[in-house]
Amino acid sequence: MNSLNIVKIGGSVLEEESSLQQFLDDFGRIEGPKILVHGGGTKATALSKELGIPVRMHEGRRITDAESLDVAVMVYAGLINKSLVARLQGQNCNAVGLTGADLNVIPASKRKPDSIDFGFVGDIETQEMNGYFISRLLDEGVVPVFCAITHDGDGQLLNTNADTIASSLCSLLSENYEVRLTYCMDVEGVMLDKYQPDTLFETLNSEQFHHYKQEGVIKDGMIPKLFNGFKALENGVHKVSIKHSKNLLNGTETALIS
Ligand SMILES: Nc1ncnc2c1ncn2[C@@H]1O[C@H](COP(=O)(O)OP(=O)(O)O)[C@@H](O)[C@H]1O
Ligand SMILES: CC(=O)N[C@@H](CCC(=O)OP(=O)(O)O)C(=O)O
Repeated sequence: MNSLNIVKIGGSVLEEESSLQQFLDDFGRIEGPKILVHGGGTKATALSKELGIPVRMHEGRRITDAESLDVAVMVYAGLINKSLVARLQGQNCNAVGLTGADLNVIPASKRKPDSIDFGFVGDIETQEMNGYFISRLLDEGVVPVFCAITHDGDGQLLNTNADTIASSLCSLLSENYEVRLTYCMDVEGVMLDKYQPDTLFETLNSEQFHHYKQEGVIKDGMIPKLFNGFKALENGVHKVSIKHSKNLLNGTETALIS
């Protein structure tokens, strides 16, 4: 089986020019088929505030009303996605920028209101996804760049956490590839104390995740990242790592284990 690298880059790194440049240089050095998935939550939050649109998050996920969805589409599918594609093209990496609506790769369903109504947030069923065109693009040496936007198949765009997009693409493509998923962000990995890199967990299993979440040690955006990372492992993804973007090509990381 061919190997495939799927790398997700978070909003905080996208906002810091020197970190982003180093990340793109390193990403360009990865050989073989690869996919980039990006977030952009930091920029969407900043723009919403500038426009006077209230920002509401719950456990690292954005409560997305109609105005917040417009901001999300403009920021993720527009500014960030197209800038990343242009920069990758600038380093001879033949990238194509996609939402989940393009080629119908990622249909999603609007999350049903429960104790919280998340609004225009999309949940993905891997069985509904379409990997055919992505495999064709990868075979041609093209590098797909996915943003955090999906659609409901009925004309409505939806906001889906970028960690979920990355994990779902990994699960889908693990039928045909040996997939490695790397979540890159602005801290070294999962830590007992997020301000102390020497408290890094070199490995983390799902029981530890639930325990430390309960204890309040693992919180905010780390929750969807780990939830999705363990889901990818369960779905046959070969390796899942969480690391600082500067360590993309080396082994300082938290590796998820089953
Ligand atoms: N136990 C933990 N170890 C490390 N980071 C943690 C932990 N708990 C919460 N976090 C937070 O999770 C953040 C990473 O998640 P997130 O903000 O979603 O990143 P990104 O948007 O870059 O993907 C870190 O910046 C950190 O503030
Ligand atoms: C539903 C939901 O939470 N969507 C995310 C999508 C962007 C994202 O995931 O960005 P980061 O990776 O930078 O956090 C949001 O709007 O914040």
